[in-house]
Amino acid sequence: MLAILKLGGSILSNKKIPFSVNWDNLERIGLEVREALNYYREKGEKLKLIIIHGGGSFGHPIAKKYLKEDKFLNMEKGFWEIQRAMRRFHNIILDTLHSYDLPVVSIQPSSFSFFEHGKLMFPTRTIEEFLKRDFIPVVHGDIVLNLDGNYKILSGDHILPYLAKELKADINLHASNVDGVLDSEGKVIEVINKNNIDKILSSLRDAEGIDVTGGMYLKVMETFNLKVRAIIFNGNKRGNIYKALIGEKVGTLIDPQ
Ligand SMILES: Nc1ncnc2c1ncn2[C@@H]1O[C@H](COP(=O)(O)OP(=O)(O)OP(=O)(O)O)[C@@H](O)[C@H]1O
Ligand SMILES: C=C(C)CCOP(=O)(O)O
Repeated sequence: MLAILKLGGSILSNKKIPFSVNWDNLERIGLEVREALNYYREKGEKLKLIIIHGGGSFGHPIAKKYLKEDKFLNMEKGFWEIQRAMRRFHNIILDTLHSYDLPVVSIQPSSFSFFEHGKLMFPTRTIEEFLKRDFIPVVHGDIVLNLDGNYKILSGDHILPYLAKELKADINLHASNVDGVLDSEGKVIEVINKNNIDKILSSLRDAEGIDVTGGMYLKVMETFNLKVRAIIFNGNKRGNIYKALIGEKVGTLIDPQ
């Protein structure tokens, strides 16, 4: 069983306060991930897990500093400053997950991944080998080279569906700070499929706080376009990360098939 869990920056931080960390959520998430691994172990199964996290209150404000009308400027300083902001956030997350005995290892996309002709180039062999050795690779949203010129933010919302498709993951989870994708009355939409996707796209608003990557729209569209089945759920709610990892449906199912 392979699960890919994206921890949205909106549950790991307050995106309205630069460099803030939601320590309570981070600690609880460590506990729930450990409990989910134990659940499979007690059933005699093994959960292979990849964790992805977003930029939250670290990456987005720094990226925004260097982004002018969709182009990154002054990147001889900016590339490292964005890398450094993400590395700070990433180290906080990995150190906390290790304190719950989770064998997490760091995967930093800005050093090997890039976009070319609009396509993400992201070799997965290292991640596959870490999974074979029962490590938990943690990949974070990052600044990457765009070989067509300039630079691009590689969002965790690009990474999740990409890895899910490449590695044929069984469970794909977007833990965000809402109960699911909400309709115009604020109700959770149970399933997004080819029958209602167009209507729903019009209801997708911007993210709260500082966000340079397109919030819920990118989450839904990238997953749908890559034909990846995934759940968007509220990672702020105690128990939901555990429930989602053991296969319970806790939010909106994106079902592109
Ligand atoms: N129709 C919608 N239903 C639910 N949330 C929506 C909708 N439209 C916009 N949003 C916004 O999208 C936000 C979640 O997207 P966001 O990108 O902030 O999540 P995240 O993955 O936690 O963050 P990050 O991308 O930094 O990791 C919600 O907090 C909400 O404000
Ligand atoms: C802003 C940066 C560097 C990463 C953004 O990743 P996301 O929060 O998953 O969209």
